[in-house]
Amino acid sequence: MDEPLTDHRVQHRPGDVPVLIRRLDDGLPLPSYAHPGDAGADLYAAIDVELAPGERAVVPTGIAIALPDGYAAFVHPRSGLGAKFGVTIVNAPGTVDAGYRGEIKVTLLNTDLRRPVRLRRGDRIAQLVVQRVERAVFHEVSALPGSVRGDNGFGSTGGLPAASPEAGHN
Ligand SMILES: O=c1ccn([C@H]2C[C@H](O)[C@@H](COP(=O)(O)OP(=O)(O)OP(=O)(O)O)O2)c(=O)[nH]1
Ligand SMILES: [Mg+2]
Repeated sequence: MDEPLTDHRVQHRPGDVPVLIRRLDDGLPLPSYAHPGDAGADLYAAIDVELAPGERAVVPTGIAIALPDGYAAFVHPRSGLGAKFGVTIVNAPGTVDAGYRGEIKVTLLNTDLRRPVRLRRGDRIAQLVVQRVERAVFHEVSALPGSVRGDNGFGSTGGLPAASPEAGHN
């Protein structure tokens, strides 16, 4: 008998997107929204992991999902881990395609160059944001329509802090 897939902490609303989920690890909670209205459902580490300063690791979450067509899920960092320990996600936000049936994994990076960080199995290490995504049809042209921005970018509007000479920025 399958276990109920309902997250009892948050009331479901009309329009909620049904996402099929399979546990690959019975000892972990399913992803859950901490508050009503939260965009991200927290993902749990399936293993203990210690990240040396500057080190990264691919951390399994113990779940696999099937998203409806036209949706994707994005693996975002948690701000608390970032602010407190300097832990982020290398490829943030990670993209989980609707057709992906493998385990969701999180490529954590310890950006702190002095302190190691130890994360435990069961810690919430990232958050999953499920979104509708459009599919583009690419029409090749020889010239693009004009725009006010044109090809300006990469700080063209100014307001960037001055680079410190020691850091070796251009
Ligand atoms: O943070 C992430 C990012 C991706 N994935 C899984 C789901 C996604 O559908 C698949 C492929 O991701 P992506 O397309 O970003 O990686 P790739 O390097 O382009 O691999 P591929 O050649 O398999 O597409 O890996 C994760 O579990 N976590
Ligand atoms: Mg890819």
